[in-house]
Amino acid sequence: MSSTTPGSMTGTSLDELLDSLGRRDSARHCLTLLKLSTLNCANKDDCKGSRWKRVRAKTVKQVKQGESPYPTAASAESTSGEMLTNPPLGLSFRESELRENMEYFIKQKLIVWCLIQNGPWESGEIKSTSGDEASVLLINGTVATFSKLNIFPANPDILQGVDDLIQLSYLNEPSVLHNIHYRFSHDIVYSKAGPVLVAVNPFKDIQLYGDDFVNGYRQKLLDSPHIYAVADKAYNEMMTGERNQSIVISGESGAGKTETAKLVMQYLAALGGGSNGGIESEFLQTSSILEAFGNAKTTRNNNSSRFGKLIEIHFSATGKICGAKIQTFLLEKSRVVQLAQGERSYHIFYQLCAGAPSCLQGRLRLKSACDYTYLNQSDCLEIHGVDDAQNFTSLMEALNIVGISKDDQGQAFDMIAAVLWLGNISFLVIDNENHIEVVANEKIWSYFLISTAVKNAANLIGCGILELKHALSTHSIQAGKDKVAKKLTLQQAVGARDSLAKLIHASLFDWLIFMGLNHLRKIALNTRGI
Ligand SMILES: Nc1ncnc2c1ncn2[C@@H]1O[C@H](COP(=O)(O)OP(=O)(O)OP(=O)(O)O)[C@@H](O)[C@H]1O
Repeated sequence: MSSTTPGSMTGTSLDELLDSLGRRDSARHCLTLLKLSTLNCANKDDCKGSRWKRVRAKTVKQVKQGESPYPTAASAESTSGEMLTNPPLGLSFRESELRENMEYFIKQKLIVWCLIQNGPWESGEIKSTSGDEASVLLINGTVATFSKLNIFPANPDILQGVDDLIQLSYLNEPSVLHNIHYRFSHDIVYSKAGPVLVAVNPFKDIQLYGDDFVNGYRQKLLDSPHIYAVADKAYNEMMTGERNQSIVISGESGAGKTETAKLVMQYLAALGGGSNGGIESEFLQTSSILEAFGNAKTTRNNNSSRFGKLIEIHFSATGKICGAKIQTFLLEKSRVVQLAQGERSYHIFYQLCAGAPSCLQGRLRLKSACDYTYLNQSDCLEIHGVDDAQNFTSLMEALNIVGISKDDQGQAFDMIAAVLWLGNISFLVIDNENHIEVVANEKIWSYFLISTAVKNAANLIGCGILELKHALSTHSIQAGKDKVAKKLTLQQAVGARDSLAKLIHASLFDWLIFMGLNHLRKIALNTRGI
């Protein structure tokens, strides 16, 4: 996962990250060693506690000119004095040096990384070479033979766990992974890659957040890589440079994007809150409402956002939050009607079934989640450690805080229950052309006859029972001046029912964003934003 401010690079994969760092790296190889250090320190952040400079100095002192595997001014120039700019095809400049200097690595007992087939990277020492292969004594004591193409130089110990990946002498895949892993094993989940912040999901509570940390980054008492530092930089550049800023958060499902976005918002709310009667709190509540209606349990993430979002926070000239906007994209509508094994539909369905007060339950004729076809198809009704009833209470509080009236809340719950009842509507095939009619009564358990799903759905949607049955079992064709109703086949009817359910949920989701942000949509002219 990576976050960045404008003009910086972002990447969703390690490859992209390495590519971008590699490009910076090869550009830097055109410079002398002195310039390289200077370049690294051109940025104030990079100069702090510059272990890099010390390592460089040490390396140069210990190694004779011409022998060093590390790039030096001399090695960066060809014999004719021209700068070497292009590494051999497929290899970065530094990796090519290893191939050419294997003897040096053997003599100096330098550590290398080896790619184990179908396994992890292992470190070891090269013992001998023969043709395109090298024999390596691995850290576990075994000796194995590797193609030279699968051996990469490791960084000296002194660079272990550096804050910023660009401080590494060797920017190859195992070195970057090792550095991030080393930090992660010490509960340091954030690293920098130039202007990009790399975060590794800790999947546990780490003591890195809260007021003390917010104040620490705000007052510049802390400067280690952190999502608060990214938010702080964006805020300061917005205020001093009077330019809008962007923070892009990307990563695979479960990487921690949603949590990171919340941390950014908390930090910005702390910086820009205070004078608008809690506008920042309303904003944070709006995102928790979106989670209830747009997040679900998947096999990868118990709280996976099933939509993309663009959040804008607007600040006044004095740096106070004065408005906000959320745009959402591509809500996964199919999840409302179809679930993969072990996954859940949107949290709100389970929360409503578990937590609705009895008067609401009665009005919606609610049953348990296990009684609804849309929810019980995946054998997953609960999330370990999550209390749906408690979350429903929190949702009601959030709806009150953002100012959605009780009437509107009631209508939203009507629609959620209508979707559930729609899913329980079944069809009966009535002829050999597979045409259907809507089943009037369904049985739950073998003996218990319940009021019909179609009746409940129609009541909640606000239409007549016959109207709904007609809509789900026929479609109209214009024949000249006349409209003819044609019966649907089973597949068409199921499609019509599911489309209606998906449409209701998606429309409700959009409506909630609109309503929730009503108070926050006060974006005046001359504001700036992140
Ligand atoms: N900084 C963090 N500290 C502790 N736990 C975290 C942190 N970030 C993420 N997590 C844990 O990882 C889970 C998944 O994170 P999150 O929902 O933010 O992922 P995501 O990238 O938004 O996933 P998706 O794309 O599926 O929505 C969270 O529910 C939380 O348990």
